[in-house]
Amino acid sequence: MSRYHVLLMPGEGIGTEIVAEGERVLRAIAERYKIDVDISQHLVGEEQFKQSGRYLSVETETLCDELKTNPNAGILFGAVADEPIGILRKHYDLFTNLRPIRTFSAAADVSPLCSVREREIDLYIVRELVSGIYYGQMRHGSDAAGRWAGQELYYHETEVRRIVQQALQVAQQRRKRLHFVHKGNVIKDVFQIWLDVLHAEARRFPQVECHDILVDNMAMQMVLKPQYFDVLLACNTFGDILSDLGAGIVGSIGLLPSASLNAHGFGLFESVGGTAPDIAGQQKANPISTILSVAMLCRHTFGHEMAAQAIENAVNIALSQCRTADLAAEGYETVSTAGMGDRVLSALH
Ligand SMILES: NC(=O)c1ccc[n+]([C@@H]2O[C@H](COP(=O)([O-])OP(=O)(O)OC[C@H]3O[C@@H](n4cnc5c(N)ncnc54)[C@H](O)[C@@H]3O)[C@@H](O)[C@H]2O)c1
Ligand SMILES: CC(C)[C@H](C(=O)O)[C@@H](O)C(=O)O
Ligand SMILES: [Mg+2]
Repeated sequence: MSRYHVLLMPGEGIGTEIVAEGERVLRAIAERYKIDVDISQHLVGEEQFKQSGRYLSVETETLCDELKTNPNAGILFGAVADEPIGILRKHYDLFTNLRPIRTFSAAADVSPLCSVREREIDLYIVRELVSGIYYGQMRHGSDAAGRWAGQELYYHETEVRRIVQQALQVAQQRRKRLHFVHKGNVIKDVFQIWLDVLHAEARRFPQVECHDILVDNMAMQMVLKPQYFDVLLACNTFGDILSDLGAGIVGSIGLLPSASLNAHGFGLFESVGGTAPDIAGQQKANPISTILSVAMLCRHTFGHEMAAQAIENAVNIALSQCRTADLAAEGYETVSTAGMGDRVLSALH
């Protein structure tokens, strides 16, 4: 039997609150399905930085370095301010960022879009996560008229090919409709590489219907007819922005999980949202994004589809009974972060 490793990195802000609920679900599911998992806690972010001048301790970094080629290992992450998460993603080359965006049958009412209440949304963003503008070369200076600054958008064909292949594989396993989101009408050279690679790679996936769409139009279409879309392939920046748009159309970023994987299958699983300073420390955060990230961890790290689905079903049951503050609605009890964790756990049993 395989031994699995999960490193808990709650971070800061609501990270600690939502990871606490994720951990409870993780332990319960491991016990129920007899999954042999070693779970360890790690400080990351400001707190760790204050203590040691580093975002990760030497011990944590050594452990991650040992596990980074191990497909049976993963990080359950909370949230931090921008700097450390970008460093972690790059350091472990977590280039594939998977972001499912879906409504739950028991909670279709939480979407602000009326049409959604009749048919569920089931979108899947495949986002390139370790290149593009966010990692582009920075320059700045000043002249007589004022300051100037620039940050480069750069993609190498090899970086494009590996994420395109991932997206085609995801589409092949889903409803076989892929939209590549770009801005090739003005950022011509960079997106021509993406388009050329996509067309070449798509030949190996004849069942996948491939389209390309400009990002500004995509933003509008996602609101007008979200149910039409299946897999969206995007560069780092567009994937980031469309994820939050997706959160808006399904009702809350507190519902969105993610998985970021490297070529070996080592992964980091986290809520799409951040530290949420406006609600941190108040037990108001929705832990479902982290609980569903645990489901993704079960699927990708444990290879245990049944465990993943058991968590997703439990979330659906919990949402039919109660809501956290972000989704508060008449007819549903409003519960705290831990209260939602309790409901998911009791639905699991
Ligand atoms: N992966 C990460 O660690 C990550 C991701 C996104 C943002 N951030 C960082 O978080 C900080 C705050 O960023 P922001 O305010 O733009 O984005 P945010 O996602 O933290 O918050 C945006 C809004 O969504 C709400 N929200 C977020 N998660 C929620 C949850 N689980 N339940 C209920 N409501 C939730 C917040 O209350 C807020 O109103 C920044 O420093 C940013 O860089 C970190
Ligand atoms: C915190 C920030 C760097 C991060 C990103 O832009 O990738 C976040 O917004 C996300 O979506 O994971
Ligand atoms: Mg983001």
